[in-house]
Amino acid sequence: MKILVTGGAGYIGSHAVVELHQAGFQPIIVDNFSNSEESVLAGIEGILGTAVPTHRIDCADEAALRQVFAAEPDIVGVIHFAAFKAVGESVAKPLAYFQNNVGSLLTLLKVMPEFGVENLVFSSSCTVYGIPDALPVTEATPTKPASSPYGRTKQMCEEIVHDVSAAPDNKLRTILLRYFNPIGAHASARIGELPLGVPNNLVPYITQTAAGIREKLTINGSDYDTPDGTNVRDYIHVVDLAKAHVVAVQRLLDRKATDTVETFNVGTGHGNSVLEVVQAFEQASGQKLNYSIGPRRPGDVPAIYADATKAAEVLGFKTETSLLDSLASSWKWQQTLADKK
Ligand SMILES: NC(=O)c1ccc[n+]([C@@H]2O[C@H](COP(=O)([O-])OP(=O)(O)OC[C@H]3O[C@@H](n4cnc5c(N)ncnc54)[C@H](O)[C@@H]3O)[C@@H](O)[C@H]2O)c1
Ligand SMILES: O=c1ccn([C@@H]2O[C@H](COP(=O)(O)OP(=O)(O)O[C@H]3O[C@H](CO)[C@H](O)[C@H](O)[C@H]3O)[C@@H](O)[C@H]2O)c(=O)[nH]1
Repeated sequence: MKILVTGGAGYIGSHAVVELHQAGFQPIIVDNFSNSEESVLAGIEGILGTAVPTHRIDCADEAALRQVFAAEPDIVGVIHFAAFKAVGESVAKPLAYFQNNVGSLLTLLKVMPEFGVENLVFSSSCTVYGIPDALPVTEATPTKPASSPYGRTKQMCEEIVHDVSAAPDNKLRTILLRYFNPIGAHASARIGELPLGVPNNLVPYITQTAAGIREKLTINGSDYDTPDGTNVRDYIHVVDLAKAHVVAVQRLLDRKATDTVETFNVGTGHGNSVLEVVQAFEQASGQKLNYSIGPRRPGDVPAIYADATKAAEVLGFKTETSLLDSLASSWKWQQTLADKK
């Protein structure tokens, strides 16, 4: 069964493509390579032993997307990863974020019914919760104003899906997956995260520091109201996250969804502080990390982690990889990247 994977050459999408294939689906990648490299396709092929059909188009290009659906008959569902994701960049280039993130979803929602495709899994984010009043956050926790245009695109996309699904002639069924913080790489170290330039995210910054590419990690504040003063996040291994997509697609295809739109947190259910991540990395890699404490980063949520009960009870989804193993896979991937250079 064919599943269209927009953004399938990206960090999370590439791991989802692998898991989908290994679960017996035929993933079809759509990507414009705006934030990924062609080498990812070789990595996927290396793992699967076969190439995955790939269409190099912009998902917001209606005519091009239509051609993909026409060229790939019998697509039964779509997983929509394609989006811009850099929080800071979204402040500098809000229009580009609304155009790409909202625009690509709108195009998809327009074209899917033309080809009778009714099943959608959408990449949302825990950023929709803003700064929550209580932890952990459940799917019923009210969303708060987003701290960036990026976050707002995710909130808007969720609302668009709800509105489209409420139309009288609607046939669309959607699972909104709210990811917490994906980290790590495939065990084969053939695919992983490929940050362009200086990484914004914690774990690639850590691995690049340990590899000598960056001089030191600056921890963004240690005066938060958290156990050790540093921010708390829910770090989920990217392969675990990828597997959640397989389960979600299967649920839609089995017609088990109880609502036209279902929402799930996808996290481990545990919060770890930045300092805990640094210490776990040192343990997992055997490397001492050069770091210092710096000022707070504007817009950072002090602490957030998932209540993962709904995904466990309804989807039967549970994460399998520990923080230590996740960080070990990040380190292995970083070393593979260094070997390639
Ligand atoms: N990585 C995270 O921390 C995180 C957390 C929560 C949610 N998400 C969401 O998950 C999704 C995937 O994130 P990721 O980390 O894999 O990002 P990524 O940038 O690695 O992957 C996105 C992929 O989509 C492609 N793309 C972007 N716009 C496109 C377009 N208009 N047409 C075709 N291809 C396009 C990019 O080239 C890239 O390969 C995104 O929607 C992101 O917002 C990510
Ligand atoms: O050099 C760094 C980088 C990060 N951090 C800290 O590490 C934690 C994690 O930061 P990330 O940037 O890796 O992750 P965020 O939680 O800030 O944001 C990520 O997860 C969000 C959802 O929680 C959004 O989806 C967003 O797109 C994605 O970048 C934060 O406390 C951050 O301040 C540092 O201390 N130093």
